[in-house]
Amino acid sequence: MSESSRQTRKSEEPRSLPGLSEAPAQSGDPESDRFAHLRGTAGEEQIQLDKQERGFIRHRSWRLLVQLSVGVRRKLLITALFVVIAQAAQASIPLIVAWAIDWGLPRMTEGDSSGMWLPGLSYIACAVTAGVLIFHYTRMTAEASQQMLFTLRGEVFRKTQALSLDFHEDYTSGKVISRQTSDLESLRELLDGGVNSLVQGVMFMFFTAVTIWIMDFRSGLVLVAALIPITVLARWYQRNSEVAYRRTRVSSARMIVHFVESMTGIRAVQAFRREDSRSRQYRRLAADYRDDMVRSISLFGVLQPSLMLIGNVTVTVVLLWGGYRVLEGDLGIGVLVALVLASKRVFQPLDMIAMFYNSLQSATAALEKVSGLLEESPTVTEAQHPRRLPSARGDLEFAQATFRYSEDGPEVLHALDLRIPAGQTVAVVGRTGAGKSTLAKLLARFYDVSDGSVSLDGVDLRDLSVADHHRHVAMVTQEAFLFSGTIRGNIALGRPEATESEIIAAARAVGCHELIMDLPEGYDTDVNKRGGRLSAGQRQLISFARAFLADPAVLILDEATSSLDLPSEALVQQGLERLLGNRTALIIAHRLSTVAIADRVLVIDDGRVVEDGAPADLAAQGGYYAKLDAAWRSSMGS
Ligand SMILES: Nc1ncnc2c1ncn2[C@@H]1O[C@H](COP(=O)(O)OP(=O)(O)OP(=O)(O)O)[C@@H](O)[C@H]1O
Repeated sequence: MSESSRQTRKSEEPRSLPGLSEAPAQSGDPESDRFAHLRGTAGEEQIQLDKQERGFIRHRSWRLLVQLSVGVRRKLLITALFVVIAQAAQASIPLIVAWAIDWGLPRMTEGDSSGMWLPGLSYIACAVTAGVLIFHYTRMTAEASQQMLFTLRGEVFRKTQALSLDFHEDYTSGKVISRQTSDLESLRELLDGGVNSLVQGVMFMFFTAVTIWIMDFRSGLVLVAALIPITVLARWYQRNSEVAYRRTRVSSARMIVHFVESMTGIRAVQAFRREDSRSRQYRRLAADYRDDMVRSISLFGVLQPSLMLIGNVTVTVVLLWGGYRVLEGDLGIGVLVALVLASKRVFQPLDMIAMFYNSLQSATAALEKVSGLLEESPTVTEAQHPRRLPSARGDLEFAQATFRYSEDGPEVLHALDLRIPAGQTVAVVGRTGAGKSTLAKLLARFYDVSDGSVSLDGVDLRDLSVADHHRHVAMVTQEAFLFSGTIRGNIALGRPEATESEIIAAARAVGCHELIMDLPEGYDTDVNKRGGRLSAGQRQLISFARAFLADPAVLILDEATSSLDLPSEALVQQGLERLLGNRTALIIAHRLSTVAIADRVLVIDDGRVVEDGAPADLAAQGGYYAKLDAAWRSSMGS
């Protein structure tokens, strides 16, 4: 592939699917309530569906397919035309054979050579036309189907990135991975080969059946009779395989979820010696998947040979009846040869069609899940007319802020009133589960308050433009996540347009320039490669540099609970102080050293502020903070 075409492809943006993607998870029409349990990803694991539920899900899946076909419909139309012509050409071959035997042979015996070359040339013309067209439509189908998958892949990725945190906490990354990988793979199998073989097969059968009718309508009647058992068989297969394949999509997703969790949590798995039990669980899930697959493939195992049997019986009937009629002088021998040839060929595509049906069932089950995911919509959205805030002082206010994680869940914050003036450093402490992280998540707008408001410089966060919110409020999480790539790239995430010297200045500011320069390739060190691996403290410092570069007015810090060794802690502490500067900061603090640099400490208990004041004042009051302070001091031996 040339560099320029690669460049073009790099910048190619997948088309978004407005119709489906922006469909509200609940719409106002009365239908919506009836199917509320199936909207979005709800009811994804439901295997048995009644007729109306199936109709609802199927409609959603087909709508997605139709939307995906926008942009490639012309190509699909031309492909269909080519398929029709190519199959007509192929199906006419038995007709030419009959013509050659019954018309050409007698002429040749009379010394007329046109009896040979006319059928011969026609035969070659048909074969060449079919060959050339098959070549073209195979390529065009691949282009169209890959384009549709490209759009869908981009859309699934975009949607899962856009969905709010509450969705991801419920849905888990394993399921998203399953949608993006195995489900799209099923769809690929269908679009790549399946549709082609269906249209090709159906057309071939149709034209061959027509030639049989042209040659001898009685043999045509035998074919029609064969359609009866074929239809019964197809109905049986459709009913059973639909459920079977839905089951395989669910068991495949469960297996992938378990795999992803075990891999992302590999440290915890090894620390708690859970390797064997996780492996056993995985084997159980993989066995479920295996059994579900065997069940669905077994259904196919009944379908395919049964179709072949019906086909062979039909050929036998055509041959015996036709032979009898030849003896009676009712049918030409050439026509009989052609009839047997055609009726043998008419069933050949059944094999292909059965396979198509198989991949259709698998892909339909996958499409049900993917279309459900795309139907989800974010709960945290930008206001229709967002307010701009080009620069921010950093005044924060929670006004009667009440919050619950789900509508029917318990209240986690209770009508909280809290003002944090610009430039103040606030340390938040409290028992586990008190609501400290929730406070931070509301400021970062991972969630919106259930009641009351949270505002920045007097602007309700729900009214503030998302871009301005991101610019003014930055969160540094305790996991200090680094993306694969270089250290430079990781710092630059704070402000992608930053220059090299600004990146270095940010690293210097938080005190990690020297440690980066000590790494094998300095700022070019790959954080995931051997030699680029960083300690917890180093990762923290790099995430500080990233936040420094972003230069937000408000910083939210979720301090790591795991203690660092003393030299690292001192370095991180220094880095933190430099990062804070004049910004407003809310720090979920786990270290005395952090609380010591705070202007104010908030003690949260059960979603309420129970102590609020300067660290020294609170330490003197004898409350929760005083005990915490004493415990920290004694643990440090001071
Ligand atoms: N995603 C969630 N869904 C439902 N409930 C949640 C969720 N996250 C937290 N909670 C609940 O909200 C309450 C407050 O949790 P939060 O994480 O804010 O506590 P915290 O003070 O930060 O605790 P810790 O110090 O252990 O991190 C807890 O009762 C917790 O169980």
